[in-house]
Amino acid sequence: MRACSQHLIFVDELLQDSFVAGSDTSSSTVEWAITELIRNPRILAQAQQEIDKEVGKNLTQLTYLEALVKETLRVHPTTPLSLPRIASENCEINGYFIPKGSTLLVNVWAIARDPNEWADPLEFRPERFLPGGEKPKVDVRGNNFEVIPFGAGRRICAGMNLGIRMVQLMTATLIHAFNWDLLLDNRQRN
Ligand code: HEM
Repeated sequence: MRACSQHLIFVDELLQDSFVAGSDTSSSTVEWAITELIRNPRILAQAQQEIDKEVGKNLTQLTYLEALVKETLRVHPTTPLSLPRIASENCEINGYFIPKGSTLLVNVWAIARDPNEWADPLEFRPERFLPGGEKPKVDVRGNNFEVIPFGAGRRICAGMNLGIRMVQLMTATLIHAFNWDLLLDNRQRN
């Protein structure tokens, strides 16, 4: 009986963690994707064109949409300082001594805007992830350290695949069904 109730508490906490970690992160990424599309009508038109052509087929064929979601996660990571982690032992990173027990924050926001890694890092430009762009083979799944919106390593986001799929699906639905525009003529970057 005791093991059973402990198990239930564990499942309850896991579900609660998953809802907290899984809902605001995904929805705020979609909000940013739509914000950038409103500011960049050319990119919106291109993404709509692709969905019009491919709709009804597999989402994996929507390469421009995929690049658009990657770019949104690069410029607007939902957890800019990732999640706090604690050093389990003394270590040294790039000449800095990190004592055991220190709380560590990884600034994924700054990493993804590093001008040594990204051309015009503040520009919203999905093409950088396409063939012919500067980072055609870079993904956001913890394999390329210059953009790690889901973290990396053993404690990488547990809901990453679901999160990416949800953001792609919601963004595609919103731009397939509606045109988006600013009320005032306030397109800063066009
Ligand atoms: C766009 C969507 C999402 C983003 C950007 C995101 C981002 C992150 C980040 C940065 C971490 C910390 C990783 C690290 O410390 O290295 C994390 C952890 C986590 N995420 Fe997500 N997440 C998203 C969606 C989700 C979803 C949909 C779920 C579950 C349904 C989820 C569940 C979790 C859990 C349980 C952890 C803790 C993993 C651990 O400590 O082992 N996330 N997420």
